[in-house]
Amino acid sequence: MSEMREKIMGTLSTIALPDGGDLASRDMVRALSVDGGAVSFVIEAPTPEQAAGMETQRRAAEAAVAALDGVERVSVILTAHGPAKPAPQAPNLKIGGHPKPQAGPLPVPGVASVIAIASGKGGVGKSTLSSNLAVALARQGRKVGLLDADILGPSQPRMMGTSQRPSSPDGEQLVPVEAHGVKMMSIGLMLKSDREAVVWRGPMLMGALQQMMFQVDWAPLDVLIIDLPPGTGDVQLTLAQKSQITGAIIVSTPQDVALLDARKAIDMFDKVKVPILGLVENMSTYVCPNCGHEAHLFGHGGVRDEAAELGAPFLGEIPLSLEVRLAGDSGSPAALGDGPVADAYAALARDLVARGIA
Ligand SMILES: Nc1ncnc2c1ncn2[C@@H]1O[C@H](COP(=O)(O)OP(=O)(O)OP(=O)(O)O)[C@@H](O)[C@H]1O
Repeated sequence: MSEMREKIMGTLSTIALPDGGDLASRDMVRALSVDGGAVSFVIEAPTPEQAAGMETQRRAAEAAVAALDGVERVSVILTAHGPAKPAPQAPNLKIGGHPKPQAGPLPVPGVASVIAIASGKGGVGKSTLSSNLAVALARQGRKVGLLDADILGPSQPRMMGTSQRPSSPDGEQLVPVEAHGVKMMSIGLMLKSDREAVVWRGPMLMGALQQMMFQVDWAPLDVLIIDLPPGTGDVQLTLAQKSQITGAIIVSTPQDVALLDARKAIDMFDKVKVPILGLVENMSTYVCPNCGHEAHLFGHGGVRDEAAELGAPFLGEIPLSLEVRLAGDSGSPAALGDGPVADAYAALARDLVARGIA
């Protein structure tokens, strides 16, 4: 642990909790990030009820860390790990159904920027990038939302490690679930179990997507990340027609076949006038954890070349790493940790913030 991190954890061990122990000894500090003089972390209480009563401790932690030598900015997010007690009123909002007529693309209220994560081909890592980028941005103090628009194959509940059902106290708006400092919504959270399949026709899907954009209390957010299904189908078109999208990030692996499909996705976004914010190469270099040998299982550099050819920014590369898959499967994205993989996601997030996109 770096000297600064030790100092911060030492300081947090002086913040006592009303029911005994302190923030450090009760293991409530998550996603501690030290980036120059900027420090951010999440205080994760066991339940939403406990989190609601801990604003005093959050403020005290913020002030104590801000007083440390070398610290210029501090951002502390309060969140909860466990399920809430059943909401006083059960959610009675019916998700799905025909989309409501709407004149043109609308802004999502209270959301500064909407970024769609897309690819032409399935399985290249859209959902993994979406969850990790969301967490990396939250670690940098941004207010982040994550919308799982892969309605037929929702994977964000597993990747973000939550199955909490969103509540709708007024029966009109859904309250998004919070995980790792990110507000989240997925059709997967509305299903009775993760084995239940969504069997809906097109209009029902489009209606559900429209509801998840506009009938969820997202505000206030700096950025809403949308994890799209693969391909160039109805969901992508509905999204472009109904909501004002800041832009799309295209994910691809470096193989020719994935790049071919990525080009189709780029072409589709061009047609619907959604700007391409840039391309990301996923599953790039593989570094053997035993001997350090670097291998390029799917090739290397293809996405960078493609971006140059298209005149689109190349946003960076994410290594092929067992840690990424295991972290995704365990519901705790790799970007929450330390090391080269978390650094790669942090660099991507920093770049988007620096360019005023997120
Ligand atoms: N950089 C990486 N290193 C190792 N494994 C990865 C990486 N990125 C993604 N994966 C793994 O590859 C699999 C597919 O990733 P993911 O579900 O994110 O792809 P997707 O494009 O969203 O898929 P779909 O098209 O089904 O929506 C997952 O098991 C994930 O853990």
